[in-house]
Amino acid sequence: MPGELSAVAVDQAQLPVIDISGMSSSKEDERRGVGKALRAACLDKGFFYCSGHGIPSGLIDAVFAETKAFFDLPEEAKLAVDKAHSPCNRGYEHLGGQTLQAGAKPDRKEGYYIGYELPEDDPRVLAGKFNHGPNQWPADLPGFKPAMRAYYAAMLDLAERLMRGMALSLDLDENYFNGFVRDPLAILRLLHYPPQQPQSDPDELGAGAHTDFGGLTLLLQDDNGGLQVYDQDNKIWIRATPIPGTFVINLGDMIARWTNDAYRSTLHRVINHSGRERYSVPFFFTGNPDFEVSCIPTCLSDGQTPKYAPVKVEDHLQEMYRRTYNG
Ligand SMILES: O=C(O)CCC(=O)C(=O)O
Ligand SMILES: [Fe+2]
Repeated sequence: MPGELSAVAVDQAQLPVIDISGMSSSKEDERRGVGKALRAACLDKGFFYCSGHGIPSGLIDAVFAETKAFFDLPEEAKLAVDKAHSPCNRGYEHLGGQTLQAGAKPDRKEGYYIGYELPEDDPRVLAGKFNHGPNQWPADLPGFKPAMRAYYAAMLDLAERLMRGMALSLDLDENYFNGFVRDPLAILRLLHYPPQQPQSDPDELGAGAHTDFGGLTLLLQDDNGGLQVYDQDNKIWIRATPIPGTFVINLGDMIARWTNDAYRSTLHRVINHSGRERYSVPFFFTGNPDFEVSCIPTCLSDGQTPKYAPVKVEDHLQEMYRRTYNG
């Protein structure tokens, strides 16, 4: 993490918009075309906007409406589904529950974790596997569960398409990442950021500077702005201004390790200076928990050695939860 993380951010249209509709084409050259665009974005900041994703706008609207309805509930109703009641990190997380940036104040956000639904008697749940188990669902919000489940399934499908595109971008077989994509840990997170004063304490952030832990993050943000991406080369923060109809996609630590940092897992943070309530919905595609990520041989040029030791997805994730929840 850079030493001085300035509080100032600039507007720069530096992040590309990539139309990924070609990934659904039966023509290989169209899929390769998407791979080429992904490559350029991943070699740069590892952050891009994604259009042509095929997710219906009605589903996106429903997810935002249910997210807002949940956070508008009285504190008591939210605490009824507190993640403290869940052995697998599902449910409500109160304001200030996580500190993403070491040394900063707790994040000014409240959240809700939803994962793949597994019954109590699934062998993985019985074995106490990290983050595996049933979700909690709020009572009295009948539209919440169906909207979130439909959206979760749509995000899994989009993440799989993107991972195929990532393989093509690295000149690998399109199915190269199948072992990572199979039975993945994937977390849908609903987030609410109350507004912050423009002159607020620079150590108080909506989400402190961090990199994402897994493979890909597929982020839906409302139109209030607030997400900032670190430009390592120029040592400035740039605003990832919302573009209607797109997702912001970014690469997590697993892809950086796989590619020996050729592809970036870039620092980002959130500060909500809009004066309004901000809502966002990241989907963290973390990958198969038992999959071991080690440097892809073709990502090493002659004489180069891997920067990172191989790591099991689950072990990295568990370590990052430990760091950001227990200080
Ligand atoms: O709310 C956002 O826009 C981004 C959230 C984020 O970076 C995260 O939860 O990892
Ligand atoms: Fe993030």
